[in-house]
Amino acid sequence: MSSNNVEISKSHAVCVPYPGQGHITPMLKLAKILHHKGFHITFVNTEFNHRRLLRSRGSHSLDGLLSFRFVTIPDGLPPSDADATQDIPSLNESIIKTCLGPFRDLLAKLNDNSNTSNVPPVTCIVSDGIMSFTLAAAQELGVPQVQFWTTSACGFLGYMHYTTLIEKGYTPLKENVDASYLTNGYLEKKLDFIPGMKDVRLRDLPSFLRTTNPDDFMIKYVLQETERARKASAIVFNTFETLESEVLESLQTLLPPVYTIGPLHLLVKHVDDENLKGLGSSLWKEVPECIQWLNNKEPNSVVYVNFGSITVMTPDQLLEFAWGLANSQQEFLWIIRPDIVSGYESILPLEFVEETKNRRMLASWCSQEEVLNHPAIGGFLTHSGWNSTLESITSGVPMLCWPFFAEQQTNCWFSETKWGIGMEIDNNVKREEVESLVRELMVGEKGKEMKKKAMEWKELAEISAKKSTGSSYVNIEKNLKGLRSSLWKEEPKCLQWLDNKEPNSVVYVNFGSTIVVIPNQLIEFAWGLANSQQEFLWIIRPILYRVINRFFHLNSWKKLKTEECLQVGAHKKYLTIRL
Ligand SMILES: O=c1ccn([C@@H]2O[C@H](COP(=O)(O)OP(=O)(O)O[C@H]3O[C@H](CO)[C@@H](O)[C@H](O)[C@H]3O)[C@@H](O)[C@H]2O)c(=O)[nH]1
Repeated sequence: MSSNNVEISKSHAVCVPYPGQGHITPMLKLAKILHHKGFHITFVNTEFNHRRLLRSRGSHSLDGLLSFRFVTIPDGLPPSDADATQDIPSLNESIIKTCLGPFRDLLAKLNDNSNTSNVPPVTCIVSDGIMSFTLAAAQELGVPQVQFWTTSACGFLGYMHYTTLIEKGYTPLKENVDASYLTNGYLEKKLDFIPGMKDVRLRDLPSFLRTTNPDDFMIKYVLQETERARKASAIVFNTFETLESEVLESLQTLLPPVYTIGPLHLLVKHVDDENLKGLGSSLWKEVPECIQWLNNKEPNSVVYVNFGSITVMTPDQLLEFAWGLANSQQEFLWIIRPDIVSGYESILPLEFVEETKNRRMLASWCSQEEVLNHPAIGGFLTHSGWNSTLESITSGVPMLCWPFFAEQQTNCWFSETKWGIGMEIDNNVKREEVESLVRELMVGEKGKEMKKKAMEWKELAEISAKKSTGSSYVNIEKNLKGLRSSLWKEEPKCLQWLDNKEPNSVVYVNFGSTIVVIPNQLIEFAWGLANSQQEFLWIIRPILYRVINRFFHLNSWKKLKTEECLQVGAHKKYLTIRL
């Protein structure tokens, strides 16, 4: 291999999470698994989140490794150094408008083999399902794209049926239903047309349908992203087969191959690599005292309260939760994000602080996986984000669910009705309900039943993630094969063309799947072949082809199976050229 070329047999995955905590965390875990399987990784954060990670985890936390690099693209929003979640609709709108250009430039830079950084050419893109601008870039580059949907499969199925809901007139809500839809019973309607979700109510489906605006941005966004999902090479979910089997069957009829590869936080434990352990994704600084506090508590005695990274509430709702928890007389660890009460400081009344001081800990952020796995935790009051739900399941912890938005409503419904591990708290939260449900969760009969169920699901999750035999483990292996091989569509016309040739008359030229060459080298090969006066079949991968086509306007012959080609009698010599 000459020094100015890059021939690195390594596959190179560019991982693009959506810029939110609940997306970056599982994507980083998947990236670590891919790295462990031999992939070079480029992990793409937005500039905003890159700065936040440096603040929360330290100035060297994103130095990465030679073969695991962190890079950035802009999100298009006005510059900000707030330690808070960005407004979701504005962020989504900005991503659509802004990101494709910088992402293309990034890919070009990664594939520019005149640089000396020894980065192998990009061989696949692993993109968050809601960063679908990446699909266009993958197609231009001729590399496969795997879409990683970080939602539950059931939540995603809900999104997939938005088209049906629109066709049937369920959304947008009629003007005469107006804003009272939340209380007038309209959302209680049971639906019977979604296979895998029998008797789901309108209110259990992802929340963006709750609009009377026919031009609502989030509805259009969901329609666009789910439509694009149909074009991915494969779709993977951070879930496991036994948990969502019926839903997965239903999804298989609507989409390209769908694979379950979760729970990723269990699968990543098979990655035995000290170098990767230091790479983390917490956007807020974790408070280590939470674990110390739990260490002094009895098993199953503490309620853990955390509403994830996006949920916001009113000051009144915060108060209702506070007094509900206080009046339940249970011990609790409550994580209150600094930005949880939007527009206000999240201030708790002095009497509450005083009254609960011996049986609670309050903190701004923690290492949730560690907390949920702590033996002291007996129950989880959650917003039903998918990561939180899965982390609770794998810790065998039952839940009280107060879904905020997106597919959290669906996760809550499944937790309660299908998996038997959750109880819902009314959206219009009242302290009396919080008090009685917290007691039921921690010391009631229903709580005990849910705990038993949660332990059963925990065991099934562990079986799915088991090394070599677990269904999710096997699915990851299957996907890797797909990402490494048969990346291009085979063109039967090659064999037809060879069929008309004399025996031993054709030179077959193919540089495999990873070599990239500079235009001048292509020109040399091209004229060398042309001047030899021999007949030749030259397989030019799309990325090579685009370059050469600019110079020669050749017909497109893409990749076909080498073995097949070599078996055809006409083949004379196989030109394998080491660059
Ligand atoms: O103090 C905390 C709080 C949270 N977390 C972690 O942050 C993640 C939060 O993810 P999730 O529970 O899914 O909540 P959101 O951040 O709200 O997640 C968004 O992304 C999810 C995945 O697509 C969706 O299911 C949600 O609806 C969407 O709001 C989890 O891994 C938690 O372990 C911590 O480590 N410490």
